[in-house]
Amino acid sequence: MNYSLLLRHQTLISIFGGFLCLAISLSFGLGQLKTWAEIAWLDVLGEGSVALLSFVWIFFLLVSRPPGKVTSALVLGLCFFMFSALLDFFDKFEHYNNAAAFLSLIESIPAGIGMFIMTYALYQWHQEQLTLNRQLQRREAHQREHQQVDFITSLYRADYMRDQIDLQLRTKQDSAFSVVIMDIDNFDQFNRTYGHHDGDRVLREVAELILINLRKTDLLCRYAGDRFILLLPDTGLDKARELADEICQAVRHWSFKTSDNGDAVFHKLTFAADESRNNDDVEPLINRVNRQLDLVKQA
Ligand SMILES: Nc1nc2c(ncn2[C@@H]2O[C@H](COP(=O)(O)OP(=O)(O)OP(=O)(O)O)[C@@H](O)[C@H]2O)c(=O)[nH]1
Repeated sequence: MNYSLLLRHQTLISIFGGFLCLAISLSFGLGQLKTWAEIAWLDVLGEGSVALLSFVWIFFLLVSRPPGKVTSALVLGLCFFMFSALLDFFDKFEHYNNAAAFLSLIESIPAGIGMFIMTYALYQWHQEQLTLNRQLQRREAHQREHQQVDFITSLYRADYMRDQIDLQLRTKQDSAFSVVIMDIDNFDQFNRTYGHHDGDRVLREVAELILINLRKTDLLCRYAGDRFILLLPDTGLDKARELADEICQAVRHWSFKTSDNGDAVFHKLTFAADESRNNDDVEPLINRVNRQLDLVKQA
């Protein structure tokens, strides 16, 4: 959860506060309090939970989503819904005279309006998700596991790749795929010269460069430290090497500007690749590629 987002939602928080104050003042301003014995506590529990949960939903929305049309519509819809829930909840504590009886009549109308707004918001959310999915292509395949995302590069970590390779081995037995592991040369030296902060930036920017050069169906994950792992479905070894070479060229020509004085530093990647074999398994396949990479690096 990102609590700093609350500072960016001041208008929505004011609207929420407005609905809350209006519900309290209408309910308690127009009625008379019931005696303790007159209160139906089971209803209080049921309707209080609905009101409380609408607060919780609004809170989660505000600390999870940046400002924008979808967030506003979701929060506004929930505010209307909460307004009905509060009127319903508060009237368990109040008697209304005839002049205020309209409150009971209209209390369900805001919920209906809220549902309409939320339906619109959910449709927009769906559209937004389609756009985000397009951005996630090459970072994500078949499955979403946000706990497995590496926070420096925003790529999935090695365990996610293991699952995806396993899936390929189980479901695509008749078509070979390739696995490539890439390593940044002399990254330790870079870290020591320019610091870990710039090192993190290099990892992030190299990840972006690799992504740009991948096809839609490929998947990139962070393997460990300065190693990246690529899954290239329906791709033989020659094609995989060709693709990896193109990525290395792209990285070689990219100049990283250091934070302290803007010096240009160029980076080189080393890679190894292998393709899946009959009756292959995840760990042996990854180990083969890692061993090859170590040999290339030693050479
Ligand atoms: N900035 C930063 N550095 C990291 C991170 N993870 C690992 N490293 C560093 O990556 C470096 C990896 O060092 P090595 O495995 O010796 O790799 P290298 O210096 O590239 O050596 P060669 O692979 O032989 O070229 C170490 O300095 C680690 O501290 C990270 O998340 N951020």
